[in-house]
Amino acid sequence: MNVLSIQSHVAYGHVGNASAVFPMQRLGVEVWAVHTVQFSNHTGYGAWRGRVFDGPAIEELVEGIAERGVLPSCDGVLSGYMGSADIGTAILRAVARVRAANPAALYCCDPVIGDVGRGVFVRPGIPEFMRDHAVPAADLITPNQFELDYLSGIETRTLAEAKAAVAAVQASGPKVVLVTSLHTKETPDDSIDMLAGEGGRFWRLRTPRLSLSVNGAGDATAALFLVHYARSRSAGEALGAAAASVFGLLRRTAEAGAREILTVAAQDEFVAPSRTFPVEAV
Ligand SMILES: Nc1ncnc2c1ncn2[C@@H]1O[C@H](COP(=O)(O)OP(=O)(O)O)[C@@H](O)[C@H]1O
Ligand SMILES: Cc1ncc(COP(=O)(O)O)c(C=O)c1O
Ligand SMILES: [Mg+2]
Repeated sequence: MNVLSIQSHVAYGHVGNASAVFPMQRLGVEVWAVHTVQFSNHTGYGAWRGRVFDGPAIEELVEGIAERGVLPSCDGVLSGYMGSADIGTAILRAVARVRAANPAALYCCDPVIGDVGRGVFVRPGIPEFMRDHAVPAADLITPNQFELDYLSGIETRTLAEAKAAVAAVQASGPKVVLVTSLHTKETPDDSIDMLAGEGGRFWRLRTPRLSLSVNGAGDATAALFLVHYARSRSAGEALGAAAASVFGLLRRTAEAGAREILTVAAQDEFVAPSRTFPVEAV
């Protein structure tokens, strides 16, 4: 399996491609990594250095890959943090080129916009670009609850509202939706939910809430979900596999008290998660 992964990159730590690429490789996937920004570290530190690339820089790399004649063997495109709407347009052009070469390729869009508590943390114009262009073009999307609420225009407080929001977003295009870090009235305070929706069916998975706050977990989640979905073609199965790996990764990170997720040290969790959780039809 070959995945074109177009997202941010950091030199130090693990967010964006620095979080997504290695778990996919560990699962045996060839990853063609194109970086939308190259920063010293993630923006959660409040200070960072580096540059945001532009649309033409992305298109140039995709053109070079196309010149190798390999686009027909691309099985999926994964996108995350975009940096600018111009980069977003270049990503959607890449998706169109891949689909033209391989109509079966899947586009998984992690609509990085913001987070509960932190609010919107992307540049002006990006939230609208995600909602109006990127999400409608995607086969799979992996919003957190804040992003789901923004994309659907529904403030989700209950499981029923979350399901309605997923259905509303699906009506705009994506067949499969994975909601991360979901907390509804039904969620116990010591737990965290994920909700997957496909074809009018919904599955929920609940894990303990770990006492840590890190960046990059969402990027790893989207990558793992894409790979497992592409292999199983089942949103429920992909949810179970991705969530177990991310939980193992974060449990190890919490135990170590690390500021960055332990993408390398906890790599066995990507292949053989130490703990799995029931996937419940809801
Ligand atoms: N404190 C936590 N305890 C347990 N799991 C967590 C925690 N934070 C994140 N996760 C897991 O990582 C997944 C993705 O993280 P999330 O924070 O939702 O992504 P994003 O960074 O995109 O907002 C969540 O759905 C959850 O399964
Ligand atoms: C450069 C960059 N990419 C991606 C992310 C996304 O991280 P997360 O998975 O926590 O949403 C962040 C968040 O800080 C970031 O700074
Ligand atoms: Mg995210």
